[in-house]
Amino acid sequence: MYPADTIYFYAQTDDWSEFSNFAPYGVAMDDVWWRTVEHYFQAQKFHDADYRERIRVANKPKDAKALGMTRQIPLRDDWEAIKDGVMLDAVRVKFRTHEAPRELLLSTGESMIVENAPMDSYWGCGPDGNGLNKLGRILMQVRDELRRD
Ligand SMILES: Nc1nc(O)c(N)c(N[C@@H]2O[C@H](COP(=O)(O)O)[C@@H](O)[C@H]2O)n1
Repeated sequence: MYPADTIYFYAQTDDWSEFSNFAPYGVAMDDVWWRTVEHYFQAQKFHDADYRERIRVANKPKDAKALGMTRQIPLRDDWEAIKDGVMLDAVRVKFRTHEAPRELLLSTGESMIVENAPMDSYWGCGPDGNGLNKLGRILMQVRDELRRD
């Protein structure tokens, strides 16, 4: 489905791991520091400020993600409508803040970038490769924006 020169990323032990939201590149958003994009993204699901802070101080991105997966704290009503924008904003800040992932992203030319997430057909390509790959698309959009700067 994807061209031969497609760049796949996912685990922190694999090539191109800098593109993952789990990579250790923090972002300043809403006047505070978030250890990773994943911390910020997961926290934005909730109106509950105490719970958002609990996610913000989570040790690892996998802990932030686990906290964000709970449905015991209500999700904000508009989450489905705003989540793509939340992700785009945070990914933009990450690549504008940190030179190493920015240079790596710019080095990818026009290659397709795909989050090779086997269980995620929204942000990644999913188990059959036919997922929406929204995170890969956002990365390619940010790459275009950085080139235009
Ligand atoms: N490393 C990693 N592990 C997973 O299990 C994943 N699903 C992902 N993908 C990332 O998960 C975030 C989306 O979470 P929601 O399902 O919307 O809560 C997003 O950062 C994906 O890139 N990565």
